[in-house]
Amino acid sequence: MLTEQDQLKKLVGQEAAHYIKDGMKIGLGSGSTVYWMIKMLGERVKEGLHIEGIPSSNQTAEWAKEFGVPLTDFSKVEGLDVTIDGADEVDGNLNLVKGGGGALFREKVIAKAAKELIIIVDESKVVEKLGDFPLPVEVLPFGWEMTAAKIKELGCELTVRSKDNEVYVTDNGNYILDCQFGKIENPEMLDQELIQIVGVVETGLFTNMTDKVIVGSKDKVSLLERK
Ligand SMILES: O=C(CO)[C@H](O)[C@H](O)COP(=O)(O)O
Repeated sequence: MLTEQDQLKKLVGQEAAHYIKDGMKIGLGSGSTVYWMIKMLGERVKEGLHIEGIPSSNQTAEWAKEFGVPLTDFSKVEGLDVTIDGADEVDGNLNLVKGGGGALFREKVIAKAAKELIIIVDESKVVEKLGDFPLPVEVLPFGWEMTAAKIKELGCELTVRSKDNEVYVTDNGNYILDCQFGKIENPEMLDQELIQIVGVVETGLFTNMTDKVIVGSKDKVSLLERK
């Protein structure tokens, strides 16, 4: 039985799959909303759609295999036509917080590699200002305590992400620091400050990258577009 939020995720995930055209190379994001998009893409592939996807996580790769979506990698393609991904927060300028599922590094790679970035969310993710959701920052394990101390100097509280009482390790073998900055007034500047700290691999701030956001709410699906 799907929750109301999951039903909205399903709705936008299925809707997004219809943006894909024959012959496209697609960046496949991560998370429970993307799951529905991949499932629907699998159905379209069975009906004759020819596409190839690059997954942003091991979980996404597994779903793609399960639903019959062909996969490729960056040694075989030069770029992507479109990337479709979820988000944890979206602001009015279509800046994002991502990484709730820990896949932010590969998600940023596939977002940057694509001609178009489409984000799929339920309405609870749309906010005026980013920052209620703690910002995930992927860091190298070596000396992560030093990296964390430098990040704290930027004005946040942080925790090392854990899972089943162990430190959570990303698909890239790194750690995630969940950083509570409060409302983020200037996401672009914070992203730049964070990325300059030695040991930071990537941040969950995706600024000036999103072209479209498909938002699912109770009575409709709406489209936000880059101004
Ligand atoms: O950034 C992500 C994973 O790193 C996801 O896109 C984000 O967490 C949204 O997930 P969901 O669709 O399950 O709510």
